[in-house]
Amino acid sequence: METKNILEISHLNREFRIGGMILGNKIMAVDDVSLKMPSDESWIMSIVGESGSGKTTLAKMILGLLDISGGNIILDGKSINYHMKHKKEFYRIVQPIFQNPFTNFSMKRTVDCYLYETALNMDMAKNKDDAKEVITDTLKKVGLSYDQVKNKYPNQFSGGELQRISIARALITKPKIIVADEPVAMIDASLRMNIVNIFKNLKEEYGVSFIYITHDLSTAYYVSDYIATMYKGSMIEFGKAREVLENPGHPYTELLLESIPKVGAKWSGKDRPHMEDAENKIMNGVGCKFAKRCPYAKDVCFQKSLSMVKLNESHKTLCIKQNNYKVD
Ligand SMILES: Nc1ncnc2c1ncn2[C@@H]1O[C@H](COP(=O)(O)OP(=O)(O)OP(=O)(O)O)[C@@H](O)[C@H]1O
Repeated sequence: METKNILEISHLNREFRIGGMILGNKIMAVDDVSLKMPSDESWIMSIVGESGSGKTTLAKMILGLLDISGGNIILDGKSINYHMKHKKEFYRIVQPIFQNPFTNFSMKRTVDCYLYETALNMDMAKNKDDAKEVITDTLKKVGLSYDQVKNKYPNQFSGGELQRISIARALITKPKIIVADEPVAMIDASLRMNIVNIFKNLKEEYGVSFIYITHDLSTAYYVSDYIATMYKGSMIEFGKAREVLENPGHPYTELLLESIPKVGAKWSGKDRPHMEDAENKIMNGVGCKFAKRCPYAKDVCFQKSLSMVKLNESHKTLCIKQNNYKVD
């Protein structure tokens, strides 16, 4: 029997044009990304990669916030085009959490207004009393009580608390997947684990799956069931977290792993792999984008188009070294 997938991404592309129509260039922010995530288990899949590798662009397409240039995204068996016409249904499958919780809420409104609005507008409650129950329940899931939140403005909370309220808001529709784009980036390093532990708990207790986009390698490796590495728009490795960590299939993932396990480690300063914008331009799709920096590169890596090499059923990489430099 074929496995059911909650998320299927196939040959997904997103181009951006930078500069003018004549002298400008195209950037392939997401370049032929394919991925399948199962529906019969809940999971946390981290997407890691340096700045500009396409993580946010990918997240926005999954959330329906950005049009796709090519390929498809299928969520719970239906394509993103269908979902864009059935938004209420869509928001019961996927919900976002963003980097800066303070931008989610107006400073002039109390945060509980947002929670009531979501519960009522998304038909998760028939009336205000019902909504209060739903809100109390979701706040409990993130370690907060209704009284802690009632009648309070965003500036009465810390960044960590407000992020927990954002998570509660996302949970109101009982989504199957939460896409969290850099959810701990603005939060004090000492409190980051609290947030990722909430993800872990929501996964284990309530079956919510997470796409966790992060620069914070230490939390990614702590919390992930699966890891995807992005490099210049391509997904260059995907696999079960343990396998990727113990046996990285791509030299770029190896490079990233060298920079952990420092708590709160980021790609910055001299640790950050060098990337010129020019390198990100479309290179006629030929050769490996990492070849110039790769210690194992051979001529063939510059000359041939690559496709994913399977290391096993759940671990694949865009590196032909793993295939003894043979191209299919
Ligand atoms: N609206 C846009 N117009 C033009 N180029 C864009 C746009 N959005 C993203 N890009 C480009 O697409 C590429 C991928 O950007 P994206 O923000 O998805 O990367 P990222 O991995 O999320 O980076 P970061 O970790 O810094 O958020 C980058 O080269 C970026 O400059």
